[in-house]
Amino acid sequence: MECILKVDGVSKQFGGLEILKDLSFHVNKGERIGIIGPNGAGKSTFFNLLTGDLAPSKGNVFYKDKDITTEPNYKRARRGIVRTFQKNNLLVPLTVLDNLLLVLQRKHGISRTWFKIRNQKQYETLYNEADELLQRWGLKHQRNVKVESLSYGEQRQIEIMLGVATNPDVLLLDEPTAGMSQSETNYIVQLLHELPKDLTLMIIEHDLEVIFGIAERMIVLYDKHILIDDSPDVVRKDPQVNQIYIGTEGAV
Ligand SMILES: Nc1ncnc2c1ncn2[C@@H]1O[C@H](COP(=O)(O)OP(=O)(O)OP(=O)(O)O)[C@@H](O)[C@H]1O
Repeated sequence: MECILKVDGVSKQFGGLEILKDLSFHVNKGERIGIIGPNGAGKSTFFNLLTGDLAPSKGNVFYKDKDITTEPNYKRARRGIVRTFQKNNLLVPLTVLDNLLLVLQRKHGISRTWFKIRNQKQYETLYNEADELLQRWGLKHQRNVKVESLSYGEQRQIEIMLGVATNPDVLLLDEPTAGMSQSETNYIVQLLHELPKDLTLMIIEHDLEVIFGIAERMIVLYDKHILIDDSPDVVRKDPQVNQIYIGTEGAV
C-alpha cells in the first residue's frame, strides 16, 4: 500500500503549553481515518500541522516521502492536501456557483482576471464541471443563490463540495456535520461514502455514530498522545475510551 502521509515524532507547543507530544504514524492512500478526542485534545492543531497552517515545534511531516515540514499551507494544498474548517470558510456574498467557479479556476490554473471578464460561452468546460458537481451534491437548485442566504448546514455542505472539487489526494474534514440537522448529516455521510475510493479521508468528528459509520481506522488523541490507533470496533469496545469519552457526557 502506498504511504501518502507520514508524521514522525511531531510535537506542538503554544508558548510553554505542550498540546501534542511526539506523535508518529502513517496514512496509506485511500484510508478513511476518524480522529476523536476530548475538547482541547489537539485535534484541530493536529490537522493544522498536516496542512501547514501551523509548524510543528519538533518532528517532521512527509507527503509521499517528501519532507514538507516547512512547506506553507498553499503549497501543500497544491500538492493535494486539502481541508475544510470547523467554521465556514466561504465567500458568503457570492453565489454558490461563483464560489465553485473560483475553486475550479484555481484548480485549472486559469488566470484570476478570468473572473472579471468571464462569460459562460468562453469557459464552458468550467461551467459544465461546476454544474456536474452541483448536480452530484444535490445543490443544483441553489446554483445562483448567495451563500449568505443558505442555512448553516447547506453552507457546510458546500464547503465540503469545494474541498472535493479541487480533486485532492488527502481531504481533511474538521467536524463536517457540526451544526447540521439529522437529515443533512445523513446526506453528508452518504456523499462521503460515494467519494472515490483512492481519496484519503481524515475526519475529526464529535458524532461517534457518524465517524464509526465512515472510518475504517480510528485515531484517539488524549493527553498529548495517540491513545489508540486501531479499528472502529476496537475503539468502540475499549474500556478506557468508554470511560474517557463515551461515558462522559459531551466529552467527545
Ligand atoms: N494558535 C493557538 N495559540 C495558543 N493556543 C492554542 C492555539 N490553537 C489551539 N490552542 C490551544 O491548544 C489546545 C488544543 O486546541 P485544538 O483546537 O487543537 O483542540 P481540539 O481537540 O480540536 O478541540 P475541540 O474538540 O474543542 O475543537 C486548546 O487548549 C487550545 O486553546
